Amino acid sequence: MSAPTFKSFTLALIQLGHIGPEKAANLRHARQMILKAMAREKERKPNVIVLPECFNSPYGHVHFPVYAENINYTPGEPYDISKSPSESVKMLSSVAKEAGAWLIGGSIPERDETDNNIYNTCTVYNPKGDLVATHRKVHLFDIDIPGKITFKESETLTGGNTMNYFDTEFARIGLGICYDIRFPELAMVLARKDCHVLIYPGAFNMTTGPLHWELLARARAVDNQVYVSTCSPARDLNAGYHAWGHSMVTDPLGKIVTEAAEGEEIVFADIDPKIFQDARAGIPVTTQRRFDVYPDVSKGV
Ligand SMILES: NC(=O)CCC(=O)C(=O)O
Repeated sequence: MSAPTFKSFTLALIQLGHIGPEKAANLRHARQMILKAMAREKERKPNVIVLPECFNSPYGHVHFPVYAENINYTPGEPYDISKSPSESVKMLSSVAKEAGAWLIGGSIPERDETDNNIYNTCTVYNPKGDLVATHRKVHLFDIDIPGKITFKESETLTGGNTMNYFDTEFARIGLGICYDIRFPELAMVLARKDCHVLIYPGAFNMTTGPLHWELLARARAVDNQVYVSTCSPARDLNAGYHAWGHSMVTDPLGKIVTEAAEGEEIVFADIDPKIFQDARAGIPVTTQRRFDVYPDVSKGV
């Protein structure tokens, strides 16, 4: 299917705070913040609202099995929210409908009861509250920087094996989750599938955040001449994992359009197709590739 015509829209990133051990409280707070993003009076209300990675549970491999929910979604098949086994999906669907906005529901730990694996999964809702897409984090965050941070999602998670995007009435939006942003191939293929915007719910940390969070978002934006957005939890020094924060939107020229600080905050960005078109017209790398010199790795996917 061809991508929708790219039109301007407003994006809201919820840099959610107060993510604690009580899932019901996390869901309540996320809901309140989504409605707060919609309560904007003087400026354009958001058309797309984004939550951070792992917004309903503390972030850590020991927590994933405890908080995991069965979602039971099959791409391309109708999904009856009223029969969803997931309380998080039910909440996100109902608040997307109440808000009348597209909602990228960060991510939650998902247990797939067909294979009993646990995934780090993003769910997406249209303004009617329908679940229209999911993305299971493809690249698991397994790193070891001695004296700084050791983290191994693969202790309890399994990586997803699909690339995912969805169409709105104003843009095609590609999905990744956090560590996925380090893999240029994923962003490149999504861009070659005509995504205008790539969105990564994420949670970098106090070691890799200052090193690479902004650099990677800007790099993926410039590589592919697309808008790139990352959405983090707020930093909580009492939590087991200290998120970097700094949720941001970069335009296709790599310019930061908006950026949060560390605390709980909602930031907004107007996404402008003209900047996308001018970037591609002025620096036409999208038409200058030399597949006679190097392979076109986006072919065949
Ligand atoms: N949640 C994550 O995937 C963290 C990724 C990260 O911090 C990185 O440096 O990459």
